[in-house]
Amino acid sequence: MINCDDQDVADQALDLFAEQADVSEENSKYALVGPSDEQYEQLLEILKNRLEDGLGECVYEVGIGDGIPDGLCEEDMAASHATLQSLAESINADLSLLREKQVEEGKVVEYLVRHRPTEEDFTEVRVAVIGNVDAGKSTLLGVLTHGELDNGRGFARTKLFRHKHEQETGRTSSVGNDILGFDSKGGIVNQADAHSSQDWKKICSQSSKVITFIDLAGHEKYLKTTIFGMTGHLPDFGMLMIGANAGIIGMTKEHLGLSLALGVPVYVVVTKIDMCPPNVLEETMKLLMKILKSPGCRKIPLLVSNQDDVVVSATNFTSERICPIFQISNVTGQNMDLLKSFLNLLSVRNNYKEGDIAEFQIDDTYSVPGVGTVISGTCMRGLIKTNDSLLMGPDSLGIFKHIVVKSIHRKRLPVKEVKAGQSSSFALKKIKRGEIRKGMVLVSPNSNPQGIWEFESEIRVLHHPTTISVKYQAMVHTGSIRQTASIITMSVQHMRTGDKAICRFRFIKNPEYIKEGARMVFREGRTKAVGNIIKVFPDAPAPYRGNKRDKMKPKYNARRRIKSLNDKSDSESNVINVPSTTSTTPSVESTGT
Ligand SMILES: Nc1nc2c(ncn2[C@@H]2O[C@H](COP(=O)(O)OP(=O)(O)OP(=O)(O)O)[C@@H](O)[C@H]2O)c(=O)[nH]1
Repeated sequence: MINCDDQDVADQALDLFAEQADVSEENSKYALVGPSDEQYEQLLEILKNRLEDGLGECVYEVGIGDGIPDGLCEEDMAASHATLQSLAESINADLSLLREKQVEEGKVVEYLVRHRPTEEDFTEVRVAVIGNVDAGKSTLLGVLTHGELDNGRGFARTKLFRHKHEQETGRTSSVGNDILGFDSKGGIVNQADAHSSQDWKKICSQSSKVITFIDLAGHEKYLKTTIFGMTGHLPDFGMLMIGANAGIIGMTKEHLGLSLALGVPVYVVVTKIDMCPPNVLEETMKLLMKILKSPGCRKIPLLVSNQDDVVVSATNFTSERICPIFQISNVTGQNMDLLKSFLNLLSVRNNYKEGDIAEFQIDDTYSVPGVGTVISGTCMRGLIKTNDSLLMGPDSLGIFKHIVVKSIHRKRLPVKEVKAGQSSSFALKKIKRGEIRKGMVLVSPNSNPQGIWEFESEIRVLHHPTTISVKYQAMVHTGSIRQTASIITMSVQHMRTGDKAICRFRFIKNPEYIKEGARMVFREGRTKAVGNIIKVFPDAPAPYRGNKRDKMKPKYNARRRIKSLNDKSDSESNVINVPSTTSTTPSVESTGT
């Protein structure tokens, strides 16, 4: 039934219903007003598919479509709402109003349709919290996840610190996690109490979506840990925090450059606007816009100041180009609702594809009394279930060992399976903690994994005080791997800040499970280079570590290896040429890093 004051529009709609084939009726702005049984079923099918594509949620616009002017009158809007509500209800989902717009023909309304939480399953979005020391990172997380405002003297952050020295100095030193749960209606599930493991269980079981904040240290001293957090914890997004009064100082540009290099989309939160004079805030914003738009960043900054901006920025944020900016106060709570609403709408970037081979990256190990060895990490691909038999490795000899997953926990909640893009911990059967190393992986037995000693990467030097040449050693970070590697060949003689080259690396201690296409950071002290792994060499020899008296076997000799590789590349084509085309690794020098 179309009950509309505007007879023309109603007639148009009826004509449309009469003319068009069944399927196209879902595109009519009247589709939800009074659907027949058949149309209802089709609408239901469409909604189901959209929820499946959106991993349990989608934004549904009511009052648009079919080429006639947008907008529905009050009555039609109410009827559409009732239909959408009933459709959602029938597939165990809820509606929440995102925004409404007045247009000539009436109203256009956007709803978030989201599945209700099911036992053991929730969508997880990982956000790495970066920015200079004292920007208010831990404080904001305290405010968001515990629901209490700060007092400006470090009250909110005390709920997050894990170490005694952190409590004393107020400085984050380790990679910390906290969670913020949203229910199917977009409401926050977290309560204002300390988060024991019981609370995490409660939050996860009541949430349709859980935001995991990876709180990274802002001080330069802890840069290694921060890089590990960015590479190893597979963040979907980066939240770059800037203190309004301090401005873009210290590690701010460094962290921004790191997220650009690793391809993690970033949004900016400018804090402390309660205590910042307007002219200082203006200066900070001007500089921030300039840096974001600079050729090194090539971002489109978008200052979020109302609900409209929130929906636009969140629904378009999967692209690395857009950079939403929030101005908030942890003390007065100003604009906190906009930030929460944005977080509610963030969607997962790394998602599961059916049929993918299982791959899990280990980033920590524990010995739990009564349980045994427990590993934590992130499922990079595929699906892992309890009692699955997988290969774990490589060990120092490049060997992968069979293991069985005894139980799985996601955010301290026992579950039966874990999918790509989700972090979790596994209790393993019959394995000692000492046999496991951070950076090892669990993979499906039919994937034939190999431990790699040597790989080639196209890298760009972000900073180096002098020059980098063959035999230079530094720490390679890729995924949860951190190991010193040495450059054994280079496509150029020397590299300075800003230079690009193809380098062949060799791990010093252990072979690693690495794959072509992975991003990497190469650093030592203030020296930093970023790049992409373009080739792995599974046949490169392992160093000889046998019995010293066994003189028959040839020893691995680094000097001889470098020489043979250099001779080989000389005889083949002199030097490997670096492609002159643009690299995927962005330049950060122009941001001043
Ligand atoms: N007035 C005011 N003070 C704030 C605000 N946000 C944080 N603070 C204060 O700023 C100080 C530093 O905040 P932290 O959260 O410890 O900063 P951080 O970025 O986590 O620092 P690291 O953990 O060392 O990296 C604390 O004393 C907070 O109370 C704000 O919005 N307004």
